[in-house]
Amino acid sequence: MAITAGEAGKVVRWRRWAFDNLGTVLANFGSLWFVLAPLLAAYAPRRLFLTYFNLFLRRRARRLLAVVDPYVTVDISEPGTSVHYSRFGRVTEHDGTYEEVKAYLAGACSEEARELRAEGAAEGDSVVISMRDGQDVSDEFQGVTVWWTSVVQENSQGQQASHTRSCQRLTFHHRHRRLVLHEYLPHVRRKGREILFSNRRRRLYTNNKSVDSYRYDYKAWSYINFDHPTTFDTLALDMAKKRDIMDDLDAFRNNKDFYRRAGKPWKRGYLLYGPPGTGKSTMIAAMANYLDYDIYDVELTVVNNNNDLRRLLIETTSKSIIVIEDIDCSLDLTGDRAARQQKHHQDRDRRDDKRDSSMVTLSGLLNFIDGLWSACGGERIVVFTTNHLDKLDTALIRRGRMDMHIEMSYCGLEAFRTLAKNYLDIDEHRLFVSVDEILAKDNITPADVAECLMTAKRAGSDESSCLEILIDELKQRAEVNAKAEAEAEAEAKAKAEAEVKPAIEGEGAGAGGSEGGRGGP
Ligand SMILES: Nc1ncnc2c1ncn2[C@@H]1O[C@H](COP(=O)(O)OP(=O)(O)OP(=O)(O)O)[C@@H](O)[C@H]1O
Ligand SMILES: [Mg+2]
Repeated sequence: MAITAGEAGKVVRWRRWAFDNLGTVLANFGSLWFVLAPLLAAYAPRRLFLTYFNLFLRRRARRLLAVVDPYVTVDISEPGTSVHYSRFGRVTEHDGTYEEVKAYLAGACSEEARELRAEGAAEGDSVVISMRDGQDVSDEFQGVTVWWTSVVQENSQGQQASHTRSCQRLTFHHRHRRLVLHEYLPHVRRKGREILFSNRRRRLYTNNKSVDSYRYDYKAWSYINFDHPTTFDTLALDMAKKRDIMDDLDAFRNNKDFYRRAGKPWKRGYLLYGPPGTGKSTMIAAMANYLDYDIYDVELTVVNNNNDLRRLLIETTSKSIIVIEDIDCSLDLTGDRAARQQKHHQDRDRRDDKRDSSMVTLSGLLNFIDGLWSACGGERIVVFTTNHLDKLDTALIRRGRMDMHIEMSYCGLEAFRTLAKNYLDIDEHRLFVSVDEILAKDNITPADVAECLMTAKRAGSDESSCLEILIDELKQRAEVNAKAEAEAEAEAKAKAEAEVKPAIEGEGAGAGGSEGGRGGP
């Protein structure tokens, strides 16, 4: 009798179900197994029989083991030698979990373990304490005790000492499997990351020339250790403004979840504008010190094109401040774009080499700030500085791109008090009134005041003499500044007139020329 496709399907399904569940069935009817086993051995295919027999034994063994030894272990191994070569050089890949766990345990083990190992930290002069192999420490999390052991694993590649890897082994009761895997381990990583972050030396990065990017050892960024002494305490600025900025930075730093909920990339833009010497660069250093972030100082003139700019962005780390200083000078991003285009052609021959080599455009820069790529990594601050706010394209600085516009202005009494404290260690003095009069009358920058204070400090013997010298210096500085301002104004006026004159003459000559043309042969 022929079997229909439907019947064949049923048989196949039934057989598959039977084979799939054979182990369970046998496990549940343990004693039956001994009756069925010889039959199965005789009739079932040999491989299938062995597989299910194996499974059965393993299940039994596991159950037995769980009664005898209810502990589970998780190994977190030292990063391997997974190395690949990219155009940016030799890159060793690892996810950092081992370092995070080691950093976390450094706190616990230095108190409990008796045999420790000290290694120099990757950065700085400190040492990293870890457990010697075979040492145990315990840790408590939500009332549950877990144990960590430092062990050495043999690599599968060989038996030699060079093929061993250290590993941190976590042991816990299988009852707490969920808690440990889903809460405790993420907690260990988070804490470890915080410890690593606070132990590291902060860095000041600057981008390398894009034209060298063909070199095999090319790195997009070079860095030095960042060790600027400025803080918000020493920054000369109105107290209210300072508080505002610090609150804003705190809100940014502490609101990761809010940014995620609101669907906003975790980044913030600050535009610092004001005359030279009003403390824009100093403010950036204070921000970095306040947040404990690295600084990436982007020199746009050595970036070839928008693509290279994007690459720079990708290679920045989170918890960093990306700075573009004097944005109006770095690129021709100012004023009316059509006029700029025309000017670009006219000035092509006159432009200097630096500017010539950069093809970064306004749209490239806008994408850099808040394009899709800008969201990668998160927790980043972008700061632009400029002396001429009016010269910047409005698209570049609109709210949302540059979230906070901060004006850095000339020195007032409140800012002066900070500087007097910094340089002379004076909080209050009767001569502050005279200083205030000068500052109110003339445009004197904090940089000017700081320089005068240095002179006064060198020449004066006590507070009063220092302040008297300072007042003289400030008066002279005010005169020099006023003269320079008047000269600059006259020069600008003369330049404007010189530009207007040929244009009028050109129009006249053009009109005459066309008339002449009409009258010509
Ligand atoms: N607000 C300030 N508080 C403390 N020091 C200041 C302040 N402004 C300027 N200074 C002093 O003046 C020096 C120059 O200041 P800074 O480089 O920050 O000015 P800037 O606004 O960035 O100038 P530029 O526009 O030319 O780049 C600093 O090294 C610092 O000593
Ligand atoms: Mg500056």
